[in-house]
Amino acid sequence: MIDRVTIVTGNEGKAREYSTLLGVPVATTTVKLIEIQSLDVATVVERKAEDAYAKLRRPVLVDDTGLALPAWNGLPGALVAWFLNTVGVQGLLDMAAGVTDRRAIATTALGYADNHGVRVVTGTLHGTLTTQPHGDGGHGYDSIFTPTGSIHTLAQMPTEQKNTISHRRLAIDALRQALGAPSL
Ligand SMILES: O=P(O)(O)OP(=O)(O)OP(=O)(O)OC[C@H]1O[C@@H](n2cnc3c(O)ncnc32)[C@H](O)[C@@H]1O
Repeated sequence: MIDRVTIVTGNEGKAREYSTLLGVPVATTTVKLIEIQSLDVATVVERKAEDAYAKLRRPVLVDDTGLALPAWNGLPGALVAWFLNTVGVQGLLDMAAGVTDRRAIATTALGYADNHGVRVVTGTLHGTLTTQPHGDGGHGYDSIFTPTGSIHTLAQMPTEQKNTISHRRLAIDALRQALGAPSL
């Protein structure tokens, strides 16, 4: 198991979340990484992790999160941040207004790189896209994503509840397993 790791993010909240869930101290850096064009977050993360280790030469964790709509053959996928930063959740809902297949798949990919190479794991949460935003918790697309089996969007759930079922949580569990750490 790792004893400390550097996370490439400008987001200190994300770093704290990873530190808690991985149970190791984390440092952050905002080094600029190669981000290839792909809808698939695992593909993006693999290249990011290789690049991060080449630049930092110490154990490093990178992540990427995407939202794929089967009705749109996987769009926006890893490009979801572009959608949210330009047209926002309402713009995304407006574009999807005529879409009857409302299935959506949220995936977090984590790439861990050290002197043994790169490991990529993913966590996936299936759900549906709402027709209107609901809830004011969470961030990103949480207000328009209802996990399968729930009547609430991720933004309507207490943070602790989201964190027990989220795609990020599942990805972290998979990483702990890949690194030989006990499950949380
Ligand atoms: O600075 P970095 O670490 O790159 O952070 P980021 O927020 O730009 O990059 P992410 O890959 O974590 O997220 C991509 C997009 O998905 C959104 N997102 C990430 N995790 C989410 C979650 O758990 N629920 C809803 N939206 C999420 C987020 O708001 C971004 O628009």
